[in-house]
Amino acid sequence: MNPTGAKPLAVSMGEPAGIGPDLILRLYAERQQHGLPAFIVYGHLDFLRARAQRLGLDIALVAAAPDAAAETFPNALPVADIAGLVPDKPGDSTPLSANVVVEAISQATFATLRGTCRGVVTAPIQKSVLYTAGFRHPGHTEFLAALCWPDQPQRQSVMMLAHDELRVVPLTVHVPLSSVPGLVTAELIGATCRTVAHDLRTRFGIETPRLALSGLNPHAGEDGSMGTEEQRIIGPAIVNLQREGLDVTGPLPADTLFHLPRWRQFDAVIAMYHDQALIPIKTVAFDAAVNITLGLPIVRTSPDHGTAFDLAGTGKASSASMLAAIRMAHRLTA
Ligand SMILES: NC(=O)C1=CN([C@@H]2O[C@H](COP(=O)(O)OP(=O)(O)OC[C@H]3O[C@@H](n4cnc5c(N)ncnc54)[C@H](O)[C@@H]3O)[C@@H](O)[C@H]2O)C=CC1
Ligand SMILES: NCC(=O)COP(=O)(O)O
Repeated sequence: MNPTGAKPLAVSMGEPAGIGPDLILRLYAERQQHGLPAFIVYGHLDFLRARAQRLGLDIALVAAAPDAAAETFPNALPVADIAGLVPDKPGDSTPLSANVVVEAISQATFATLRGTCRGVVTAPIQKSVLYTAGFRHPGHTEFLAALCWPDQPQRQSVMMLAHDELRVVPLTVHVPLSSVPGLVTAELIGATCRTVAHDLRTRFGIETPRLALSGLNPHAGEDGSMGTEEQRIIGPAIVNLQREGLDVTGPLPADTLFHLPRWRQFDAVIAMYHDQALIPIKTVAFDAAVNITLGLPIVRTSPDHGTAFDLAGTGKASSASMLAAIRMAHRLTA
């Protein structure tokens, strides 16, 4: 049940009105079938008990400290209980629960930084609700960087979504589309590609990662007639990275780069903005792709989907991506 030793994975509960808690509880109920490693949930114990009951899951949940979690896991789901107001209302979120949601991520991260847990798996958050409550980070990716490097605000983490040998990285992430062109800089391209190459080497064992960069404009600018970012910024940034010894190709037209035979020629594709990167991977592997944060001193994974309010509390949501996220965190920390 806990094949790699005593340390559990730290799983943050995510948005209580969403499907994250459902998936965690269901996977715990199916832990033997899936051969899951031990994990501890950071969240609200009474809420999780109420959700388990709503879903008809016959499981025990118990308050536990992370260093006792692996021992507890075979018999009861260990929960690092966080005090707060968390009603069991699927699909009906409230900013009043935001403190518990954010604290769950923080405590799971700190337990991992301390070495009490092996890695962090996050269930989805409802970003808009957290913003209403004053959360000032675009998402987990940036929040985790702030937690890991509180004194180095310039340090950046990188979002990667992965499924088997298909991997994609959005260069810019949770920003309005109108601000993307101004954010596509040689500095950001350089830093992102170095982080991706480094983590593919050190965490994924790919000795010489093959990276491809998409263009920003249709047909990668069509020699400057449909936009000039490729010639002015992306192309020169690639040449610089090649001089550093990185295997980087591009800028390539984004519309054909994700044709599977082409995509598979690279260990990761760096696309210029969120949807350019996430649409292809969610189209080919919505059920099984995993969101992995690169550049951190710890491992963090997450399912590729969001809170799916329409499915919360119904038991109908697929647990495949959450299962893949747990397995990926397990593999990366084994
Ligand atoms: N890692 C995270 O914390 C993430 C959070 N989000 C947040 O989730 C919220 C809702 O985002 P949406 O764009 O609506 O995306 P969503 O992924 O929550 O839902 C999109 C569609 O996919 C379906 N779906 C999602 N997960 C499913 C599953 N496991 N099984 C079956 N069907 C599933 C939903 O029912 C819905 O029809 C937003 O606040 C967004 O920011 C989105 C992605 C990741
Ligand atoms: N669209 C991906 C997403 O929203 C996940 O963001 P994060 O919370 O993992 O930073």
